[in-house]
Amino acid sequence: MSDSELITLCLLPSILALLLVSILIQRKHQTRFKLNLPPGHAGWPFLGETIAYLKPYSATSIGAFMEQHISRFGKIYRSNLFGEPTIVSADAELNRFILQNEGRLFECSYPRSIGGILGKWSMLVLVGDMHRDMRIISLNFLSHARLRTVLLREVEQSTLLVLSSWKESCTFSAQDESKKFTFNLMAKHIMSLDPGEAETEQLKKEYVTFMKGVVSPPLNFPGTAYRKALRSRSTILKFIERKMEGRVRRMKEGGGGGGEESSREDDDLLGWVLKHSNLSTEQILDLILSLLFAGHETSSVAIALAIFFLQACPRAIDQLREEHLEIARGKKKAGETELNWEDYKKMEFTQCVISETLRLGNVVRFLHRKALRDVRYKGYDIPCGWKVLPVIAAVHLDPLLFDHPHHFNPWRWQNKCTSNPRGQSSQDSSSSTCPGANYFMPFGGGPRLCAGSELAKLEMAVFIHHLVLNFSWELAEPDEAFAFPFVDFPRGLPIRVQRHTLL
Ligand code: HEM
Repeated sequence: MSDSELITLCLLPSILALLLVSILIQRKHQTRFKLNLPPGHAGWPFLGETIAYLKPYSATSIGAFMEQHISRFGKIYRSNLFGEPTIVSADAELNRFILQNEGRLFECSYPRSIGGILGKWSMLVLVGDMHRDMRIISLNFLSHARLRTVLLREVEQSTLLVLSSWKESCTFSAQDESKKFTFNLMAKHIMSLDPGEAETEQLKKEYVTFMKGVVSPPLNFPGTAYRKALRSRSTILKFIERKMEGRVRRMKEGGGGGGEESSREDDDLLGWVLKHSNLSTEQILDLILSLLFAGHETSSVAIALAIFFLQACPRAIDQLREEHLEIARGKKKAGETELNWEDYKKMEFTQCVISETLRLGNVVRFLHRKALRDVRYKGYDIPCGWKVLPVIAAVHLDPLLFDHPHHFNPWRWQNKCTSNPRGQSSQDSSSSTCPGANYFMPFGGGPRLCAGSELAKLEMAVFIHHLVLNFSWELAEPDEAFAFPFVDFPRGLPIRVQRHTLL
């Protein structure tokens, strides 16, 4: 055999492999070519349309970018966002389909920077079995039984603590106050930290820096909010780790040593995971940080939104006062002081106010998913690996689903709209005069439905109870909620209050 024949023989397998790969790539391209992608365009190289998509807009709207895209392309369109080809859905049915098919056709897929800052074991980024295990721990901790027995009392105490510090005729930020309320509550529930204590205040300070980074562009350069947040993250984790070590030591020394302190500690999240789970230290730290984040930011914005919407709707305040006065009179007659579960169940109009606040304010505006395989929906193809953004805010503000969607109207929920938190079709949707009720998903849906949705509603209801019974309030300066896309009041929602005694 000549030299050239030998070389050809050696190279033949590689040449054939290359040929095969190029045929496969071509096939794939051809198939892609045949795909019926939703209309849309990719925008600038690399950046795509991300900057326009993230441009701040009023939280009670879907923003000019989305409005223009929907009117041009329809409710399902393609784009390039966060550096990836993306299908954006403002379509109520597709959104529900995406959330219900978590783990089968779609999977949670937050930008990598979120994992960088919340941690790789954060529930927001975990998928599969590990997500399931963490979810079980969270649900156990936020169970109905705990809401009735422990959390209702803690929520009321935290509410009263914040409201008792409000001074008449002073101007203060309602947003800061609601953050104080939800932070104190979570810090107590998670690690038995008492409000006002030096270590709680220290943690709160670090947490504020941390939060600024979570919601800022992920630029890890000296001086950026993201870099500072990464530093705060490690300070917070060290703090939690010290707490953990103290607990482990006390547990080893003799089951916590008994007493009120130790039974309180047994009852908080840290105590529970240490005793009942096999999680590693790193996993426990990320779980605690992500619960602090999930449980604090969202509820505080929701309460600030309720304060904002209500001050512009005196009729709703009057009806709320009637409802809560009746409860308060009943308690006075029975010689009781603390709210109980039966009182909470009587807060029916309050639940309408809560639903309407969440519908119009849209605390969480869209979710991050990716397609696990090629999916065909309503004639469109969603290619495997593409990002998918179900925009829940667009559904809540859709005029075909909610009458006058930009109007704060809690009465729309009375008898008519019964929300279905699991995002599944109602058994009898024909009896609903509010077609949007079946697509109302402020807490997401499917297997990743918010673990704290019931706690969030309880917090809002108890806060509203004491707020309307004890105060009137007005905006001290004009302000409104913006979507950055996280919802925030640029001036902090400055209010002035007047105290009154109705009983
Ligand atoms: C008004 C307040 C709240 C809103 C609007 C809200 C909204 C949401 C949404 C939309 C999701 C789904 C995220 C996704 O599918 O990608 C979620 C998940 C979650 N929320 Fe909330 N939330 C609120 C309050 C709370 C509270 C008080 C807690 C308690 C600690 C909490 C804990 C969680 C957890 C642990 C998850 C992850 C669930 C999972 O992945 O299985 N949330 N929340």
